[in-house]
Amino acid sequence: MFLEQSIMDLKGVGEQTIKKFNKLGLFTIQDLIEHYPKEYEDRRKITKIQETVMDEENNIIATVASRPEVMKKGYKVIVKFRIKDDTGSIYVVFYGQPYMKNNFIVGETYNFYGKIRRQYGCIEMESPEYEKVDNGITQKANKIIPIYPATQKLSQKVIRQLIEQALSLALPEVEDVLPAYIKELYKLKSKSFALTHIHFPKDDEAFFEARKRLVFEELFLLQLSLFVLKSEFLSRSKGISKKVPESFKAFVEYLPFEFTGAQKRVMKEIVKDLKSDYAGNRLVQGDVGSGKTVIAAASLFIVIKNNQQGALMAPTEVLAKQHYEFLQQVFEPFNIKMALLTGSTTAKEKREILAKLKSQELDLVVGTHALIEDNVEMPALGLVITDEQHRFGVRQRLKLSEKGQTPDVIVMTATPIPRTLALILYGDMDISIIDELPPGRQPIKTNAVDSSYHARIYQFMDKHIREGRQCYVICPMVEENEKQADLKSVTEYTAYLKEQVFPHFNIGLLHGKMKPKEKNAVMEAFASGQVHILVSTTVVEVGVNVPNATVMVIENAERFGLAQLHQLRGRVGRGKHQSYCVLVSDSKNKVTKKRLKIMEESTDGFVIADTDLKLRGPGDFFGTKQHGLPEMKIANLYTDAKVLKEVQKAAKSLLEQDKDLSLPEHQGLKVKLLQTIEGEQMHTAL
Ligand SMILES: Nc1ncnc2c1ncn2[C@@H]1O[C@H](COP(=O)(O)OP(=O)(O)OP(=O)(O)O)[C@@H](O)[C@H]1O
Repeated sequence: MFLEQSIMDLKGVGEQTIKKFNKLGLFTIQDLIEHYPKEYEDRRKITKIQETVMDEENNIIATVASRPEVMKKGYKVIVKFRIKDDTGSIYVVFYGQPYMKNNFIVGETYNFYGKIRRQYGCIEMESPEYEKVDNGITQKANKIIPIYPATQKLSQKVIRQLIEQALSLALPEVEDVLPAYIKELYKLKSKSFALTHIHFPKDDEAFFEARKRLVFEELFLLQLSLFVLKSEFLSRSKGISKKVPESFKAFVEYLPFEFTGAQKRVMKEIVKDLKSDYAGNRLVQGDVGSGKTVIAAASLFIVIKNNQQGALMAPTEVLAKQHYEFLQQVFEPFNIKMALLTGSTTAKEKREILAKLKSQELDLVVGTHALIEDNVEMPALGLVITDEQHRFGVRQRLKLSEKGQTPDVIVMTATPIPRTLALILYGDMDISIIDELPPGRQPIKTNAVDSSYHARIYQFMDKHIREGRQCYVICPMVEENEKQADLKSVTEYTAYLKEQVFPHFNIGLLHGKMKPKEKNAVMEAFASGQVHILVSTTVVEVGVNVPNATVMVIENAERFGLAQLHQLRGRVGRGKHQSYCVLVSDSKNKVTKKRLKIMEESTDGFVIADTDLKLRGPGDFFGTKQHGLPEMKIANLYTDAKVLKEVQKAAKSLLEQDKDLSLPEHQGLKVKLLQTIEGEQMHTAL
């Protein structure tokens, strides 16, 4: 299949280029043709020189009116010449590219596209894209030009050319998986039309039609897979009913605090599930620090005292360990036998734990992905709780609930997913919301400042540490693709803080490239108060609970999404002390400033999500994998809500008609659906 061949098989692709494409996650021809533009430049309108707009991109057709000259401007070499049309003339300037001198011929006509600025009284177009006009024809003028997600080193031109080449070769092979009757009913274009015009739209209408078709297909596959998976859940839904044990009262009394009203309500909802003889399937949503862990503990307690086993699965080792320690503490007097099972557990310990889980000597296991391995057998598994579910795929969760006796499933998340969307994505789950923080919490005071405030920030941290508190300093570095440069900067910054600013305090460093053991050791030292300042990348983002930490400094705050900032900030303000968050950013960008202002004004996850959506659109808010929603190639789960409704209807009626997708017209769809369910995309869905 040509579509599955490597990008390497296209003309003009060398080793270096292929590496750059791979960095973007593009490997095959199929990947390439599904690498959709992130925006377009409309070059259909040619502007006369007299009507050009200052400080904006302008698209003009003009004749070279003076010989290009190489000059020096300060220490820069520039090439400068005049161009004119029938309304006036301006200068074109190229910086640091002396060879440009030879690329233009006086008297010839070119299409220039670039920003126009006023410089020392002259009007200039700076380093424009250009193209010679031959007999009035150009490649780009009069067209809508796609702009692709790219890396710094990969030019738009290269991507554009390769996609054009790939499309022309691959289109005959592209399969249209949507059945003809659906296309007719919802007035959808063919797949090859859609692919052609999403990359190179002929006009506005073609673009809208193309997009509609691709959005429909993407959402349709998502919805179908959710329905199919849900029916897998539902078909196994007969469970074993549990009773609330008498010792539950003693357990609640033993807790170091009283449940909040919201926690009580959510507990009631869970108890109802546990009592029922259907296996519950519940999403517990609660803002950062709202107290989800104790809900997990109480639910596990009930199940275990019904002589069943429980499993609690966390996304990282640090969190698994933290939960384990919390549970050890609150279960202490109740004779509950538990174990921690993570990637760091030694082979010998692991063998023992597995044997004891199988023989039911252990009541409870807390762990990471290690829990879903096939060799983990829990014959009496009655409750599975996953924390921050989005890091686990649906398949992974299913695998866990296949162990034991149709266990109840509880998923915990801090992601603020608007209710309408949650109903679509989690339609099979009941939803409980913890909408109240534990008493005595003072709202975190947040300030956005620029880096000239560093000296003051350090003083502020110093004061708090002297009062017995602890601080976080967060440096931006994306966990999955931590760049060497970022790593260097966070290590150097830590060294600087250690040597120059806080020689009298203990400073710990935490980043994604460290071994789990090292991470655990640093976290433990921080949790026990030995380490005063924890410099960290976003690895600390989810779930870490050190109530004594009261100051959170986030460097280069503009590089984080608001949801992420909210999660990070949630690491402080978890105890009785007043907490502070300082967002440091030198960005002058207006939208960035407004976004940071939202953080100053609100500490409510839903409000932040909502305002950010209005300001930037959902793409940015849920931009990173970590935030729960399935990653879409083209559809936008907010703005395409209307299509989502159509899609739901279509998917439902299709499954009613052909539950197993066995009709011949559904075969293409079935194959694609299985890929979707197995694939990366579904791993973030649900
Ligand atoms: N009802 C309560 N009263 C007082 N303190 C509570 C109560 N419930 C939980 N806490 C405490 O609040 C802190 C935060 O709780 P927890 O770690 O469960 O939050 P969370 O909901 O998991 O937050 P995150 O999503 O940020 O990880 C913990 O120190 C916990 O012991």
